[in-house]
Amino acid sequence: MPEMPPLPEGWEAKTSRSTGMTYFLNVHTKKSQWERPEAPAEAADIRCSHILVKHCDSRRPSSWREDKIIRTKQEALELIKTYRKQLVARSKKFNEIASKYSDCSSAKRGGDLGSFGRGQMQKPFEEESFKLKVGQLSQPVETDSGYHLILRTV
Ligand SMILES: O=C(N[C@H](Cc1nc2ccccc2[nH]1)C(=O)O)c1cc2ccccc2s1
Repeated sequence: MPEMPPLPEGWEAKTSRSTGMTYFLNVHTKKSQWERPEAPAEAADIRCSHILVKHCDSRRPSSWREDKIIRTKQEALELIKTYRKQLVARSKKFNEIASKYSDCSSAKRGGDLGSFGRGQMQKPFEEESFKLKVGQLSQPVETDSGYHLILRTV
């Protein structure tokens, strides 16, 4: 039997009581799977900050910044791309942009949403957040609320 590489961080090999087969347990989420994992086990909870630009078709086209948000979806996407360019060029800091321009009430906390697990945020936001490594900035993500830039912090 060829030597198997060690399991990635956060996984434990277990033996099924009923079949004797080996399965794999994510020690953070307590979720198990039959397939041998190839990447470190996903954390149960992560922490992110975000910048949200709402538009006229947003689920709630209003925010602390503007009573009635009338920008179009396209204008919102262009705006979020401009913010991303500024962040990548490091000409502005994330919490500067978030606290001034994010249409989410988390703007008051520099965009910080606190920690969350799966099942708490809108799906597209959750999927992108859990793909990010700590310190990584997302590409623009669309949810029913508008367009987001997500920064994973923990
Ligand atoms: O849903 C919220 N705010 C909405 C906008 C919004 N929609 C979101 C969708 C996904 C993730 C964050 C989001 N924020 C609003 O203000 O209309 C939240 C605000 C805050 C503030 C602090 C911590 C968590 C949250 S979640």
